Amino acid sequence: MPETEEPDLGLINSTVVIGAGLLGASIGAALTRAGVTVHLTDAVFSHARVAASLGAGTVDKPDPAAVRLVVVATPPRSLAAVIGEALDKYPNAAVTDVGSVKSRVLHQLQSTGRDLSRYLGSHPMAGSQHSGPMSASPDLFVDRTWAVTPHRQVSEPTADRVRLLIQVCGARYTAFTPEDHDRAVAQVSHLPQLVSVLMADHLLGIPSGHLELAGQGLRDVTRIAGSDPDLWEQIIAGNVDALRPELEDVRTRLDELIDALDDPAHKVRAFLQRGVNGTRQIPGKHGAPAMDYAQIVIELPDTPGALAQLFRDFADAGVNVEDIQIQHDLVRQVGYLAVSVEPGHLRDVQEAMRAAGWRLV
Ligand SMILES: NC(=O)c1ccc[n+]([C@@H]2O[C@H](COP(=O)([O-])OP(=O)(O)OC[C@H]3O[C@@H](n4cnc5c(N)ncnc54)[C@H](O)[C@@H]3O)[C@@H](O)[C@H]2O)c1
Ligand SMILES: O=C(O)C(=O)C[C@]1(C(=O)O)C=C[C@@H](O)C=C1
Repeated sequence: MPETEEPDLGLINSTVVIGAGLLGASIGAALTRAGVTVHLTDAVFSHARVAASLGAGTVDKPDPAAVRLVVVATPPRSLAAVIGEALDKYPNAAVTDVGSVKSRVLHQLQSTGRDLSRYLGSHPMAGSQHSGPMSASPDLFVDRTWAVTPHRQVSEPTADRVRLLIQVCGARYTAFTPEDHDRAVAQVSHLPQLVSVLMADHLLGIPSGHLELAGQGLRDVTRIAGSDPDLWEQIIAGNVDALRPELEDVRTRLDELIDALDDPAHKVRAFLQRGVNGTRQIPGKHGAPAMDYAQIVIELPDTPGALAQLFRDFADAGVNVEDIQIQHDLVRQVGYLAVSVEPGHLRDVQEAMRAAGWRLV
């Protein structure tokens, strides 16, 4: 289905979401906003009720025969059983899951001997270090990649409904084999998670006074280490084989880096440049090649409405804000807003903001 065509929401109306946590409630909220009727269920009923109160759907039970799509968003260990039950309970529905690892679940389902033509696994590459419906957002998936992992039995109507789900959530569709998917997420998701954990764990051994000097760099590197250990233990357990060589590679490079300290000008420098090159490999918005944005830093007075005024001034200048970061200066009671813009617009933005009375740092 071309992306520009008006989606036929009837294909996925109604949808059942099983597991109304961060992912399930976010999907429910995105579908509800688009006009799809979403029925939320959860092993902990209060999670479904909270998700419903936040606009992610209803806790009313659907007519099982009328359900067109089921999205399973429960923790990894439960996925195969819950998907299997959903295939049995909703005979006319396509069933997908959003689990972070794909091969193991597929093999578990195949070993039950079920007809899997109505099952297609998927994985939105969007989330957060926070769990549960309270952190959900209908915009969680906008412009993010969402992979499907087809297998031999998937029927076309099933694939169409899952593609429509991804489109309605505003995500970018892509397809991988389950095995390739698992190798890829070991590299781009599971390894970064464990490296972040290693860094955060290291903080437990340093004097607490030193942490007063923690700035944004440390927070950037450790954000995802704050994620739910119960969830991540299950993700890692499902992808050990793909993850082990990645961690071994990091161990080798760590040894090389320690040796490089003998020659900062050449060897450390080479490492640092490889880091820059690595960040350039990460695709930018909409999967396009990454762009190095230019940044301006603006002093923001600690007064009501200052941020809103600043954004109005950006809009008046016709500038697209690509990213923002805020730092607070607790001593001077001001904030510093680092705004990323396309490099070609830098000079114009600087002039427009100065003309509007802002102090550039
Ligand atoms: N958190 C992320 O960043 C992220 C991103 C992409 C995919 N995922 C995947 O999405 C799934 C859900 O993750 P989450 O972050 O939303 O977790 P979460 O803890 O926020 O939500 C999981 C929900 O499932 C419910 N649940 C548990 N077992 C159940 C069962 N047997 N039946 C019905 N409900 C059950 C829990 O009560 C909870 O409300 C996981 O499989 C995870 O791998 C997570
Ligand atoms: O943004 C985050 O907090 C995430 O880590 C989300 C993230 C990832 O990008 O690696 C984590 C695990 C999921 O399976 C998918 C997405």
